[in-house]
Amino acid sequence: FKHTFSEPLVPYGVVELTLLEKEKEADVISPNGKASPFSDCRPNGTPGHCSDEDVSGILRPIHKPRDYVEASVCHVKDLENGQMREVDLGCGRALLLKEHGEFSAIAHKCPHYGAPLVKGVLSKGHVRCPWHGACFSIASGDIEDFPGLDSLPTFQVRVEKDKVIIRANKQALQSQKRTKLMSKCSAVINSSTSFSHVLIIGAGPAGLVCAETLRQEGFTDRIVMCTMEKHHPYDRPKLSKSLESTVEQLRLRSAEFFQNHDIELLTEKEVASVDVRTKTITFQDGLKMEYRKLLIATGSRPKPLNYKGKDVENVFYLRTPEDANNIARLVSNKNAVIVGTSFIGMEVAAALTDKAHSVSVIGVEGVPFRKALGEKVGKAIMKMFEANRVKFYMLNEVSEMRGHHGQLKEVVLKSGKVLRADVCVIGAGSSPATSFLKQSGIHTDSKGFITVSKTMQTNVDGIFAAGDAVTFPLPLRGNKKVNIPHWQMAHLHGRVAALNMMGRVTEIKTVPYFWTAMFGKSIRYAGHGEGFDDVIIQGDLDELKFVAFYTNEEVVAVASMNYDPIVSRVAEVFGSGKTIKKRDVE
Ligand SMILES: Cc1cc2nc3c(=O)[nH]c(=O)nc-3n(C[C@H](O)[C@H](O)[C@H](O)COP(=O)(O)OP(=O)(O)OC[C@H]3O[C@@H](n4cnc5c(N)ncnc54)[C@H](O)[C@@H]3O)c2cc1C
Ligand code: FES
Repeated sequence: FKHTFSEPLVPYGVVELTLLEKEKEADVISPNGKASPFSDCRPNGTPGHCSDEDVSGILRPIHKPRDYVEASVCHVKDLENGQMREVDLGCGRALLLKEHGEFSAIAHKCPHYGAPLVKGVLSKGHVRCPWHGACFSIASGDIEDFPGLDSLPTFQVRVEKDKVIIRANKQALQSQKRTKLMSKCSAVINSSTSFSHVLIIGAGPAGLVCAETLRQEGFTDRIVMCTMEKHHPYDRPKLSKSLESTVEQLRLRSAEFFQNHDIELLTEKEVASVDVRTKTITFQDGLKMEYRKLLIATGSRPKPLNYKGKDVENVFYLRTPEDANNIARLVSNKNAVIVGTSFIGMEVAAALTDKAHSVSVIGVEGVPFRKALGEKVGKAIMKMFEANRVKFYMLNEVSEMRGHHGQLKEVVLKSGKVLRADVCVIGAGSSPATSFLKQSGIHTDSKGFITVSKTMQTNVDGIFAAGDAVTFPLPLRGNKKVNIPHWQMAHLHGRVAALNMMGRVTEIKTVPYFWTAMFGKSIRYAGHGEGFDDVIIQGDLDELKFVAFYTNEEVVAVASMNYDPIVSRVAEVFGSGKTIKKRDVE
């Protein structure tokens, strides 16, 4: 079937099921019991490592000898076990690794943002990226933990007369990344069918990775993903760091990608309610769609702030590319006020310093990030901002936004202080976007988070939830139910949900990993530091070159700046199930 992506699947009202009712009722979705499109499936169903061109139904490309390059890259003794080295093959570089006496070679750049993997951590069959913690199998190049959507190409290695020789496909060497093999939809449906085997609400990373994983694992039934936004999935974290980025630049996948892999995307379609009894969702416009399995991945919404003067213009919550672009456009040589010292608020403040005439930050705490990173780290970051002309008004709140001809002119604080302002950005936290689930029977906690099991299953059979909108049991913290609103976590949730939808029971197992970036410097963070009672700092806070260990009895989280790859190294220790005692760090 073919479907144009900007087009909604009309008309929902006229339900014309071309699927057999019997098929619709069957409860387990598997790759249809049909022969897998993959001849080289491994036990966990992950397809082997080939290029995107190998997609089922399309002829595998025939590689000719001239498509390959072969080079002797070092002597066998040049690398010890556990070491990595970037090597040059003449027409591109590869990462050579040695573990247990065996050599292997993979692409050298992380497909997420291009980090040099040689600076990451090699451990127990995988490499962890030094920047944001993505993990790749050294045997297959497959992505095992996130962020990022793609995997790595692998290259053949052999040893001849004590020389290590790599043979690599030139194209793979150039692209440095590999999209996993994916199946296509073979269900007989036409575009007016208002039933989907899998329906995904939300086109953020949780929704997208769920859809991609289903196709990667050989799922050949219909997948429909809907979003209330008008865009295809995009890189949300970049919004607050690079406000001028266009939607095109932010896009995670092209329109052709969705078309080629039969992932239908309905844009500007807000879900108003879910009826779990009839397995139907209703959109805001009244149209309906039935599902067999449902994923709710609706993320979060900015928390509205209470103040006088709500109708004044040029006050923003940053959520979409339009918000970011408007802020960047309006702020040139003007006065900007940021309300809230959340990561988003602080990133925006940093991004505006070279555009705005002045940047002021208002915070309710004494120090930014005190709760998340501790007082000392918070103070060091505050100093970095002050050195970059940012003025802080801490232990303060906004009482009024005053305008002139409807446009913002002043921000009035509860202390009585009046700040000149032309643009204001509010970054004062968020809450789960789950209000449409009221009365649905899908369980949410007192804050509105959907509660899920380790398999991302809600209390209703066949309904899964993932990403910012959920609380889930975190094995790392004794299965405590937590909400972790991170880009990496949303990816992983999406994958775990997809595998469980297909009946492949998979429990979440990961080390939470987060990053934030300001003034060209990144803070990396791994673990779950909630409730830490001490912080052990090594390095130099004044120089902004440090690592901070958050502890109770033991280390529960780590953060660093200019100290790579310490956070990825600690994440590896956490991931292996070992604990780090406070005294080990001291
Ligand atoms: C400005 C900004 C910067 C960030 N920076 C970082 C960072 O540096 N590092 C990091 O780890 N994390 C960062 N995050 C957090 C990260 O973006 C989130 O953790 C992640 O996007 C969550 O993914 P998700 O799939 O759960 O939901 P989202 O990405 O929030 O996507 C939710 C989707 O659901 C759709 N939706 C919501 N309600 C409905 C409805 N009723 N009907 C239909 N569709 C609906 C939305 O349109 C959207 O498509 C940042 C977030 C923001 C806003
Ligand atoms: S660059 Fe590797 S995880 Fe981001």
